[in-house]
Amino acid sequence: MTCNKPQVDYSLYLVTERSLLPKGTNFLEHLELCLKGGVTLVQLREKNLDTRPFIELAKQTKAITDKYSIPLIINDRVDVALAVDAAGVHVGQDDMPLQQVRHFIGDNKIIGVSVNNVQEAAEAVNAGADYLGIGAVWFTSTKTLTKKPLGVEGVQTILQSIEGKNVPTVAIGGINMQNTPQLISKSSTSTVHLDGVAVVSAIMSSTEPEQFCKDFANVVIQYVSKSEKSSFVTGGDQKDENALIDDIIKLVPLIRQKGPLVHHITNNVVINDNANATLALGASPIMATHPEDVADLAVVNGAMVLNMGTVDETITNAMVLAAQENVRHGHPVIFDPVGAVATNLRKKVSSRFLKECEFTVIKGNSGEILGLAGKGGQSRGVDSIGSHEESIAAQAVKELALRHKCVVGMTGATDYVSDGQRVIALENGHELMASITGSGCMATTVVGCFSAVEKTDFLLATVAALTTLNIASENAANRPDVQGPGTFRSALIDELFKLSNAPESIRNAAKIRWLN
Ligand SMILES: Nc1ncnc2c1ncn2[C@@H]1O[C@H](COP(=O)(O)OP(=O)(O)OP(=O)(O)O)[C@@H](O)[C@H]1O
Ligand SMILES: Cc1ncsc1CCO
Repeated sequence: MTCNKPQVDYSLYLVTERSLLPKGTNFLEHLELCLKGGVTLVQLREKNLDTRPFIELAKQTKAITDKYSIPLIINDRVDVALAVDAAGVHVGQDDMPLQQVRHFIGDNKIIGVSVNNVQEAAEAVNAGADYLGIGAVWFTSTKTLTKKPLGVEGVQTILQSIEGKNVPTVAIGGINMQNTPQLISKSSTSTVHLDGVAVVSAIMSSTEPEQFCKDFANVVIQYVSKSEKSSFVTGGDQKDENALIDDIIKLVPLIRQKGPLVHHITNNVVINDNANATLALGASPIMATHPEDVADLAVVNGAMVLNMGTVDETITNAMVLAAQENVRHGHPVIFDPVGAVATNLRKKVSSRFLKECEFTVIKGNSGEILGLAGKGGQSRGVDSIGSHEESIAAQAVKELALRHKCVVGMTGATDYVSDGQRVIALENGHELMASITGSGCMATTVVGCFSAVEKTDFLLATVAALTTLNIASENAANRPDVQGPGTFRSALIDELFKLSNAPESIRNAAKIRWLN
């Protein structure tokens, strides 16, 4: 028997929800703009329509999807799918069982199944599902969730459980353009990856659907094809140094324009300096450690900064929770493994963090990063000691980034940053930075502020952050009123503020080298 199932591109799958359309918007016109923009598959989801108006709407919808040669899937209703000769049906766990759907619609139609755990995934695959919708990944306003969201890790567990089965997968639930890069790259391994993302509110509520879908499709395609190659890269391509500096200069004022909240759970030596550095850049700090605060803040957060400088069991638990909650909401999580290998307790705590949390950026000094990478870093308490060759530093950041699927920054006289593929050396900074406490912690804060506004290329966010802070340190050290560490410390905040308001001077001051 030959099978004529439509070929489907799952990369940008629109699931409709008409109640989310901007006021005064016509559904069919909105849909057409989405298709022009690059939506690759459409599911018509109507929970409250009677059969006849549902069929009528499905006919009109199909006339438009046909015009763009995009398959139309009907949610739940096999009868409606048959009535309009749709490409297939999508069923949830409480809908008609897959075997019965297959019986009614035949072998030439697509059947998609929603799955929330490994068992549901296995059952759907064994029963012949054509694709799986894995979710909910994050909290979503379009559905009252009865189960805890899966998070990226939960998606990866399901993907791994069906490895080798050759069934396409999309993730669904709370997905937007900002959290898609993290979702696709972090849920992928060398053997499994998502084929696309199913999106509801971000697309349905867009006021410029064509442009929005164009941008969204570009992000998805970039990340899906990267994850197929199984190399973790967070964003852009290698650019020449001038293009990179242009990007940094464009990024700096975005922090003040957007004023994102940057939640810190940091050590008690640097709380005040970190909050002031955040304000100097135009972001909003909140230094909150109570677990009950963590979940509420994760809803509205721009980025989460976690710093294990003054280790404490209660705070460690709150930090793990904060990392997980922020990842569920799609926010970047920046980790400073202060003194990560300096004592047995710190070794245990840092390895717990790396096991239980998904970090977007790990930023430490050379003792911490070389230590975590297994390349012999040495620390005395929170300070790094000893020296290293550039090739070892570059290998350490690259290997650690690949291992944890994130960006890694290692500070020192020269800073090294990698996303697992690209490696960049940064030469700005002043030796007075090593004479004040918490300059490394401040660097992590600054990475948090930049990551809150650059959510697709965290290598760029990290390079921009360290370069900006280090140029501010040079400007502060060169001021005639700066006499030593005390005056330098307050001048540093002033210079960060000045640079944030006049970033153009970064152009001549930046010293950036590509190593890879
Ligand atoms: N000798 C130096 N010359 C220039 N810049 C430096 C020098 N040492 C450190 N820096 C800069 O200072 C910042 C902090 O780096 P460092 O490696 O000292 O952090 P750290 O040891 O984690 O600091 P802390 O533990 O006090 O927070 C980085 O931005 C780095 O580029
Ligand atoms: C001095 C110190 N001790 C624990 S954290 C910290 C701040 C710099 O990391």
